[in-house]
Amino acid sequence: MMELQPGRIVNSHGRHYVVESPDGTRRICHPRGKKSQAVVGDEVLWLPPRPGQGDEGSIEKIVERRNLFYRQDEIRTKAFAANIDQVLVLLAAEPVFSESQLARALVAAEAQGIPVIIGLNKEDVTVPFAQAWQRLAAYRRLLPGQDGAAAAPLYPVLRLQLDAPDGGTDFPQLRQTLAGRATLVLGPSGVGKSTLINRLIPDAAVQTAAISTVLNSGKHTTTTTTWYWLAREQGCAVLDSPGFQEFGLRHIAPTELVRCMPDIARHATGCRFYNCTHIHEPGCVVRAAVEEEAGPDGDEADGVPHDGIAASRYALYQALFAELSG
Ligand SMILES: Nc1nc2c(ncn2[C@@H]2O[C@H](COP(=O)(O)OP(=O)(O)OP(=O)(O)O)[C@@H](O)[C@H]2O)c(=O)[nH]1
Ligand SMILES: [Zn+2]
Repeated sequence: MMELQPGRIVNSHGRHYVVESPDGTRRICHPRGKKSQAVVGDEVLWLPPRPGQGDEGSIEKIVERRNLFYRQDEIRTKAFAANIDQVLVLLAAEPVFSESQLARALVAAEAQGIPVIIGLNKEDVTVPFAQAWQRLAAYRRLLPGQDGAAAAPLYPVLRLQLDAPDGGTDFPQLRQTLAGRATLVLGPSGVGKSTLINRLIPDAAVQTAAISTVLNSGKHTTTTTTWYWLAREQGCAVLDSPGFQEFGLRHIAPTELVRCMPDIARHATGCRFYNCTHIHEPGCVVRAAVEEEAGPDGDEADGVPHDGIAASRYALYQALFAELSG
């Protein structure tokens, strides 16, 4: 009897999975049976091939996941990765990002309890950068701490210049956040994802080369997520993910949405009706907290915590609630 071996899925292509053993060796495996529901980041138990059966193994079992970061439209579920510690949403001064796509990615992460950091790249393109920074005001602003905690921004937003020698103003902070964690990098095309990966992992090409040759005849394209080690001994990994056009949230119930928008959720406890949807009900504390105007910035720079709900965030809530109810 051959023994089940532990491993982790670090890349995939169709029904071919690259499984890495604890000693770092990598091997192509196929899932047992018809279904192939393993995703990058999964811990698996696999069997080596029987003598004379080639050199590809078979995945026998997927270990229970800590989390699964995915999007879902009407038709299909697209998994980005499993068992991650955090998501880095990378945006840039150019191309101009969609706040709706950003908000959706954040909701999907919150739904799985996965912490998020936002990176804003291309600090050197100053005017568009300033505009993008302003568009992120609702994400940067300090919220008063709850239960005695210190005030903190809704999400950390880091200023980056990934093609510069020092990586930009907050690059040291990014490095710190990455340490010891598995971070999924998510972002639209052209924001600098490859620049980041190549900067962090000079041997990125080497880590994927042997595998890509087998998987897709030598050409490494980001059609699925790839797991890269920054420091294997410290458990520090960065996962490069494929770009996406639309971030579907069909897996989230409309009533679950508020829980996934923490700046809104913090107000959603005192409404008159226990099952308030915060859309039209009288006595809704959420709607009462929405700011009429843009309001004071209250970002981390001025150090003033600011509790109201940004009008743009409530508008996103309304739009998503309607979409998920439809
Ligand atoms: N001005 C400026 N350009 C940058 C910076 N970082 C990356 N770029 C440029 O932005 C462009 C896109 O960078 P990539 O790293 O290829 O972006 P990507 O997100 O991997 O994009 P795809 O390959 O399309 O998925 C390249 O021309 C980079 O040289 C930066 O800090 N400032
Ligand atoms: Zn309400």
